[in-house]
Amino acid sequence: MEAASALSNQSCTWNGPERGRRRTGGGLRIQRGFGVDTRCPSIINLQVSQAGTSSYRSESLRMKISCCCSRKEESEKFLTGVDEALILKKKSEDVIPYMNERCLFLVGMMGSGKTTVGKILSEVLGYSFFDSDKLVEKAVGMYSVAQIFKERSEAFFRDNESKALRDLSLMRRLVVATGGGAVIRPINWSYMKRGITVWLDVPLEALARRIAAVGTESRPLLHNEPGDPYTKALIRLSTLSEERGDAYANADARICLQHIASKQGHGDVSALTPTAIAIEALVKIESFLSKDTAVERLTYF
Ligand SMILES: Nc1ncnc2c1ncn2[C@@H]1O[C@H](COP(=O)(O)OP(=O)(O)O)[C@@H](O)[C@H]1O
Ligand SMILES: O=C(O)C1=C[C@@H](OP(=O)(O)O)[C@@H](O)[C@H](O)C1
Repeated sequence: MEAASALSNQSCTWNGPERGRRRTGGGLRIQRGFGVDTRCPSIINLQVSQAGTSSYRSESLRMKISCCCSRKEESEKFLTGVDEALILKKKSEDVIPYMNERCLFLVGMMGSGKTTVGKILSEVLGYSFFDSDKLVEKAVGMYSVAQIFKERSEAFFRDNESKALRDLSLMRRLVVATGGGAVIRPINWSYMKRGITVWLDVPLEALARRIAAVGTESRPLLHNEPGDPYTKALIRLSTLSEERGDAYANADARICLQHIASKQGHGDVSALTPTAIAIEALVKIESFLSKDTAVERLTYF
């Protein structure tokens, strides 16, 4: 099955210091691509300094932000959003040279944010985004995964999911949001390991809250539980998580939202924005790519 045509890349315009030339100072105006509220334009004087050797890890960013926002909380929210967007962009520039155009495969339970975070990563990396569930729906000519489960079978869905992952693994410069059950089959790991695998590890309660907020209709494995949407989701997700055991832990990088939240002083993972999670993903990818084992494995493909 041919994978669907690549989605158009969304990229941001970056007026900062030219890539490849490291120099102190530099001004930039944030483009709309960062989702900045242009009613409140800001000029960020980005003082980029290198501490010690110029290894891409040692750069430190100090930012003075002058902003016309009138209200304190708006300004703080604006600055946080700008900070995150800037840090994401900077981190992507650190990582891209080491990724060697390899695909990113996001794995995790349903509702873990593979699509949401995947789209952010694809945009900042200049990669194309694919949702393997959508490719399967197109390949079999049905409008939803739920319809496939109902009118054909889960096994039929899984077979086509493997074909989609096989096709995607032969391509470059993709971010793929896999279905939550992709980790079940070893053959799928043989495909995904041609790229870099990233596990979004989200507490079950947070998954249940997120899924309850959007409804379980699109997730057939959650359909047959009794009770309210949250309870129904939590019961089923707990069972699935136990059945899948350590399957997700085969990923090259684990993004533990509970750990990030604790590190940032949040009591709950719901305080973490998708951008903050994307930043952490790039940090963990960078760490993985610096290991010899990564170099050995990725050299072959
Ligand atoms: N960091 C986050 N904080 C709060 N809600 C989120 C976050 N990431 C994703 N969501 C929400 O959770 C739901 C599932 O996200 P999605 O990206 O579709 O997950 P997946 O693709 O893993 O099933 C969506 O409604 C999405 O808006
Ligand atoms: O966990 C699973 O087995 C599944 C997760 C779903 O994808 P999302 O993770 O995008 O919900 C979809 O592939 C199908 O309903 C099966």
